Amino acid sequence: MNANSTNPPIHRLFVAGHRGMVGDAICRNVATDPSIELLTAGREVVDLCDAEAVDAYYAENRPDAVVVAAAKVGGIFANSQYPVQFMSDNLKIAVNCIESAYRHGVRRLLFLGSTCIYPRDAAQPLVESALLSGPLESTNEAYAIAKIAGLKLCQYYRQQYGVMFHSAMPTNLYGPGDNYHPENSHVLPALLRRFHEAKEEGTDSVTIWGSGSPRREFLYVDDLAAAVMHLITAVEPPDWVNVGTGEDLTILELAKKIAAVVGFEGEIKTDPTKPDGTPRKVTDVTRIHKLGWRHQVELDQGLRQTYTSFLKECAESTMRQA
Ligand SMILES: NC(=O)C1=CN([C@@H]2O[C@H](COP(=O)(O)OP(=O)(O)OC[C@H]3O[C@@H](n4cnc5c(N)ncnc54)[C@H](OP(=O)(O)O)[C@@H]3O)[C@@H](O)[C@H]2O)C=CC1
Ligand SMILES: C[C@H]1O[C@H](OP(=O)(O)OP(=O)(O)OC[C@H]2O[C@@H](n3cnc4c(=O)[nH]c(N)nc43)[C@H](O)[C@@H]2O)[C@@H](O)[C@@H](O)C1=O
Repeated sequence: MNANSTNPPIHRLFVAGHRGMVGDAICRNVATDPSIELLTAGREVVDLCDAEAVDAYYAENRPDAVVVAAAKVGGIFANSQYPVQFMSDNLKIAVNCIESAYRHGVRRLLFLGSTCIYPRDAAQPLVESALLSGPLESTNEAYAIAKIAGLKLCQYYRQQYGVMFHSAMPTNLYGPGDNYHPENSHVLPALLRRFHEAKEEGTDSVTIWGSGSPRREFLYVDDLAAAVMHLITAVEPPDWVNVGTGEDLTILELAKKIAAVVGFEGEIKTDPTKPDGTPRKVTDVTRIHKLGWRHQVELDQGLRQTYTSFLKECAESTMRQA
């Protein structure tokens, strides 16, 4: 993993947000490299919204690298309902994690944003240079502004102080350890659970939100974890880079795939009273491909793996629904 011979290797990596879907996948990836000592701390140890607590954690634990995979995260409904928390928590987490990293001599920091930073009507596929070229999608504007602030703060630290702080912009993610809350979650875990429960209960139909026509791209979370470790060990990474598959499909097509994986054979209905959000989000992955990373898990395979994990999480009562 630390294959980059011109870059000093990472010794002590702090993964902020290690109990989340992404943080956990990064920990799985890092566990395969015995040369890296993994540092983790749940919210009960350090509330990342608390500047003093974050500073004290860095002072005591002395990471030389940090991945900021902690955030207030949710789907279209949660983002629209709680814009205050989505902006305020995410601004604090970004500023605290980045500023303390600089104060305590962290050598490498990777901040995770999201493709919702790009303007709602940006040309597709989304290129990195589309940032700040137009208005944002209203359903996740608060979250997007906080993420833009985080990526810009990394860019400014790098520019002003010469530290290697940079960002990745993942597309919509899915995989083991996702949040399966019926309302607050993202579309993929929400539908996996809804189709599963409909099949278990023998229900005739399942309703999906919106028109079913928005297009989205989905990346398996272990592929993102590999990209994170690739970027954080790269010699001259870009200030921010898209991480995705470059392939999208409609929400109705996604729903049909999930129904097939789960074995639900009833009718799929749409609910136009619910918001569609951004009409299309698919990343241009030219830049990350040039850096030497490509996704490995195709959607059909990833869906099967995720459903297997979901069944295990249900059986072991570890299913997250916050
Ligand atoms: N999921 C997706 O589709 C996408 C995610 N991303 C980005 O990837 C990153 C990880 O997302 P994901 O893993 O899905 O999210 P999760 O909600 O699964 O995990 C987020 C983690 O952050 C922790 N956290 C949140 N607030 C605090 C806090 N104040 N103090 C300490 N810990 C905190 C949570 O802890 P706790 O369990 O205690 O709440 C949780 O473990 C985020 O930056 C997100 O913006 C980007 C694009 C798409
Ligand atoms: C990762 C990304 O995630 C969010 O953006 P989003 O892509 O719009 O999020 P979503 O996954 O919630 O919805 C995708 C589409 O799917 C439709 N949809 C159908 N049925 C359900 C459903 O049952 N639940 C949900 N959540 N959506 C549904 C839904 O109406 C929409 O058209 C942002 O929070 C943003 O901040 C962000 O970064």
